Formats: sequence, C-alpha cells, structure tokens
Amino acid sequence: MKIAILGYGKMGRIIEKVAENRNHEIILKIGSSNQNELTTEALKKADVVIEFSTPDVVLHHIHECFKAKVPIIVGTTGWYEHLQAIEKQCKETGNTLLYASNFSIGVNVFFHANRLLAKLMNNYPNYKVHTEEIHHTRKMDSPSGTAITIAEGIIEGLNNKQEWVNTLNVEQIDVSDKTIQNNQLLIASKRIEDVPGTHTIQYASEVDCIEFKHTALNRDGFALGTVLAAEWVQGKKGFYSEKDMFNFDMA
Ligand SMILES: NC(=O)C1=CN([C@@H]2O[C@H](COP(=O)(O)OP(=O)(O)OC[C@H]3O[C@@H](n4cnc5c(N)ncnc54)[C@H](OP(=O)(O)O)[C@@H]3O)[C@@H](O)[C@H]2O)C=CC1
Ligand SMILES: O=C(O)C1=N[C@H](C(=O)O)C[C@H](O)C1
Repeated sequence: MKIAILGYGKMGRIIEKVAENRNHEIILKIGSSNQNELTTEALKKADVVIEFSTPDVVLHHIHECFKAKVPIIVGTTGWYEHLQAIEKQCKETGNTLLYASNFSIGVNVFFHANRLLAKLMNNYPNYKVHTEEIHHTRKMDSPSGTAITIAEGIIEGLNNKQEWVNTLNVEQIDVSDKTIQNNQLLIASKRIEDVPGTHTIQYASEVDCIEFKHTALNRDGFALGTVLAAEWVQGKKGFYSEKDMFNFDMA
C-alpha cells in the first residue's frame, strides 16, 4: 500500500518503520514544518492516510482526506466531542474513516475484558470502581483517549454509573471523596516522565481489591495495530472504530 503519514512525531516515526517492514511504501510525511506540502493532489496518490498529530489539527487533516476521498486512520486523541459531526460528514460524502483511542492489540483485548468485567460487577455493588491512567509529561490531552474508552465500557456495564469525571496529578486518590457523586466514575490522570501508557481499573471493597491493568512497555504495539488497521480498511467504505476491527463477539 502507498501510505501518507500526517503528524510525524513519536508515533509517525515508529509507524513508518513498522509499515516499511510490512512492505508498504510511505509516499508522504507531513509535520508542522512542511504543512504546505499537504495538498489534495498529494493525498490522492495514497491508498490510505495515517493521522497521529495533535487535537488542534486533526479535524483539518480529516477534512483534507475527505476532500481527496482517501481513507483515513485516526490515532490522535482529544477531539472526540466532534465524533458525531465527523461521522455524519464521512457518511454523507461517501468517505472512509477508522478511529481508535488505542490501536494496540493488548489494549483492545483489555477493552473487551473491561466490558465483560463491568457487567459481572453490576451484581456486586459494594465494590467501588475507579480508573487510573499514567502517561508521559508531553501528553496534551487528559484524560487519555484510552481511559475514556475504558470509562465508556464501565458506564455501559454498570447501572449505577452515568458519567466520568477527571482529576489530573492528584497524588492520593480518595474514592470516597464527597465531591465525586455515586453516579460518577473517576478517571485519575497522572503525568510521569517517559511513561508510554498505563491504564488500571480498580474495584475495591472493604475486604479486598480487584485490580486490572494494562502496561505499554513501548509504542511498538500502538504502531503495529495502526498498520493492521490501515490494511483492514482497504476496500471498505464508511465510519469505523476499533470495535469493528477487533471483533471479539465470540468471547
Ligand atoms: N490511538 C493510538 O493507538 C495512539 C494514539 N496516540 C495519540 O496520537 C497523537 C500523537 O502522539 P505522538 O506521536 O506521541 O505525539 P508527538 O507530539 O510526538 O507528535 C505529534 C506530531 O504532530 C505534528 N504536528 C503538529 N502540528 C501539525 C500540523 N499542523 N501538521 C502536521 N503535523 C503537525 C508535530 O510536529 P512538530 O513536532 O513539528 O511540532 C508532531 O510531530 C496524540 O493525540 C496521542 O494521544 C498516541 C499513541 C497511540
Ligand atoms: O499520548 C500518548 O502517548 C498516548 N495516547 C493515547 C491515549 O490518549 O489513550 C494512547 C496511548 O495510551 C498513548
């Protein structure tokens, strides 16, 4: 496949290596210093675009891909308040977009197990749930997109949780904090130098504690999942998320 990479930072660079190892060709790389090279003509030469930039440019990149009618894989997080509008535009213009807060295979297994666990824990209301995410200090958004997907899975499964709330860099988490209402799920975000991404779900009772954790050891898993997504989307039309790509219905 001919691939264009929009956002050539930590992820863009690793994706380039993984894609080339899988015999794909990178025909365009756009960072903030060569934005002027991002033209409809250049994009049209790609079979697929892979987008890992920042929350403030991702929408511009999506619109450029829609204009060029080239399928786009979106890894950037921090823009999900626009999801419904983008889905509508994607479908109305006959385009293809696949987004995921996390493309790692391990995290997607974790997402699925989280949804199953939340349904099970619905029967045990004496366990108080909260989630935690830790990322490097250069991360622009909080909570992480992955933590939002996890929170949505818990809210879907647990009858008594309706929305998530976020704290950033609060050292000691007090789950009985009176400012957090019973129908709210806490996502505690922490920023620690160089951490690629760690997500924990904790169900705590008075007598024990269940902890469920995913630790990314580096960024290679995110990159491999992204290239697999670019391969998966070939020949497909429409608006997709990681749930369509990782089909765990048999479990
Ligand atoms: N879905 C997933 O699996 C994963 C998602 N992510 C998400 O991906 C995004 C990127 O992460 P990461 O690579 O670590 O971040 P980086 O900050 O390393 O890279 C972002 C890149 O975007 C570039 N950029 C900024 N403005 C523009 C512009 N106008 N046009 C083109 N490029 C631009 C920056 O260029 P410059 O350096 O020149 O400023 C930078 O290289 C984040 O939102 C992160 O949360 C990360 C990992 C996995
Ligand atoms: O910014 C990052 O680094 C990451 N961002 C994604 C997120 O917001 O969930 C995925 C991964 O955890 C790394």
